[in-house]
Amino acid sequence: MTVGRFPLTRLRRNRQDRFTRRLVAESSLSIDDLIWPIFVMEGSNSVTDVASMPGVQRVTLDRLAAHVETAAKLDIPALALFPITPSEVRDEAGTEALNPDNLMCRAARLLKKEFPDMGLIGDVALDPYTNHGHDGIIQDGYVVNDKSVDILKVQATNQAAAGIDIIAPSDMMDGRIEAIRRDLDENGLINTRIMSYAAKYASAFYGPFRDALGSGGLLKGDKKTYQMDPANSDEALREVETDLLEGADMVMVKPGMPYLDIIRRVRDSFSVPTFAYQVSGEYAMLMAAIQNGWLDHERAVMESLLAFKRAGANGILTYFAIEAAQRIKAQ
Ligand SMILES: NCc1[nH]cc(CCC(=O)O)c1CC(=O)O
Ligand SMILES: [Mg+2]
Repeated sequence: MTVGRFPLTRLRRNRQDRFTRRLVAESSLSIDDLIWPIFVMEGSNSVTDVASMPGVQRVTLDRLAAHVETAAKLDIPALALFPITPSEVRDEAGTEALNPDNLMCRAARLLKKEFPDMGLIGDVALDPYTNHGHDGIIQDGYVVNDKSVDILKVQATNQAAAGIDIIAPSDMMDGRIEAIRRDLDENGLINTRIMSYAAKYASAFYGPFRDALGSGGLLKGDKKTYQMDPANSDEALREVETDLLEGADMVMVKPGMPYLDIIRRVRDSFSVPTFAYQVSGEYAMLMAAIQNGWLDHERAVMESLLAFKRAGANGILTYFAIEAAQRIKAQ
């Protein structure tokens, strides 16, 4: 790269007005980049706030269509669905995950019918269904891999059969992508896509999400024996590579903002569709500062999202999806 010398070169020339800044911008955020995570709960005619995520709500199925209508009108391409399972339905083995009529599957059927063009992403992991809050099943105090995978693949196929377009395994068991791919294929679901949460870290930033699900208080210990160590970066590339070899169509890095370096490495190394999850704790952190008047709402949110694009993400799962789409549209 050739860098001119001052005063022949003045890098500020290209920054002096809006039209030039627009012409030289290296990345941009569009509505096409947004995935909106939503929380669905049992019951009827009810919408509740998630205390640690101001502006985020849980909705009952009968309110879901109205909730999603906003996203559909803004032409947001896809939703990520998260079911809230009442504690009396949770058990040691996460049995409800295998119920083809569980909340997730009912939500998927309803949404596919009401909004056939909206992409539906289904999280696959056992934590919404276990009474210990872990993503797999536990034997002798350890989340066992292969037996968990045997359950997860059925959970995934049930979701796909109910109308989920993109299976998103967030459990971090080894080998689950291949097991899920084969199970989907054996059931004729060859076009169901898999967006693997390939590099998912054992992070403090999932706290508010676990509040939203009601799994926070249940969780015994931590998820460090399956989710990645925040110290590691080379390992993320191995995780992504294995998932791609096992048939993942798209990969995800999670959390987002503290892991922009991982997004960049994944994108540069594999050139595959790469997504970032701006997780609940990132949302909570920004909203807390915004509500205190310490950060400018619009600028802080839009900058945080653009940063993902600059880092190489093709799209972003974000609780800000609706407001970001509204702001993009208003530009
Ligand atoms: N496997 C479940 C799952 N799927 C998405 C999130 C977190 C999302 C967020 O914090 O917004 C989690 C929590 C966890 O792994 O404990
Ligand atoms: Mg893996």
